[in-house]
Amino acid sequence: MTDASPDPLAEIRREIDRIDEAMHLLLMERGAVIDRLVSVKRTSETGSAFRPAREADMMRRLASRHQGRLPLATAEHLWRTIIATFTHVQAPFTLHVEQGADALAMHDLARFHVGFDVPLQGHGTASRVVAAVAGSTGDLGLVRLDPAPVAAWWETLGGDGPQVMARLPFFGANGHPASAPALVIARPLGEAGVREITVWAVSDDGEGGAIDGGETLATVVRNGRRSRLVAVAGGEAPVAGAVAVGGYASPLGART
Ligand SMILES: O=C(O)C(=O)C[C@]1(C(=O)O)C=C[C@@H](O)C=C1
Repeated sequence: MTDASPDPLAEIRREIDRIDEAMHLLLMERGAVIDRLVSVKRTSETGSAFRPAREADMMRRLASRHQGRLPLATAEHLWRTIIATFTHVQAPFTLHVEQGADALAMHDLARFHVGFDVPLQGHGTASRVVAAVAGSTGDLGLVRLDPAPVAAWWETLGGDGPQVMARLPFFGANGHPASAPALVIARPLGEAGVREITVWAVSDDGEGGAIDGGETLATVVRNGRRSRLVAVAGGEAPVAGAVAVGGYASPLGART
């Protein structure tokens, strides 16, 4: 190579530097826009800046435009971190994480979605996660979706108390780096919630079979009573007496 010939490696690195700088400048610009958003958004009404319907919409658009060498899960993780960090900037919160079984997988799931600016607090049971969210102003909870848990932790959800707000992972679980199935719990968020899928607490004597068109997420049978957590598309109660305990945006690639 003579002095006059361009160095292709240096050329490519200059291009990478240009892109990195543009991305960094855009992220800082995003932070300034969030400052403006804070003044028009009435976060103080619920104490939480978490907007699950908006996030589902953003994640769907991210997935639909994604292509190329960068794995989709990496792009998802980057944006989840950005969004969770800006959620925390608007209204600080703690993420309460069930860490009984699969503690490492739950920790991975939590960090994948909120990065490192949001503090985590571990709890031994799902019921404790729900209680921590109930006793907070705007904290969130992450509960493992165990089909046969030790307690029907969902029985205290609904009404003015904590509710199911999202289901994770949002992108198809196959091969996902943080694939522990889980539900996000929050206190009511008004119009910010999304119920493409409604989650119901169904209690009966255990005689009936599966609920038509529903996905049974968890079941506990105790003292002749069966308590089920059932997810159903739409908003219609699957059986008489079912109690709505939240809902979520249909995960991409989900069967429901
Ligand atoms: O759109 C909002 O309401 C925001 O607060 C912004 C933002 C984001 O950073 O994009 C942050 C938190 C919400 O959960 C959704 C989106």
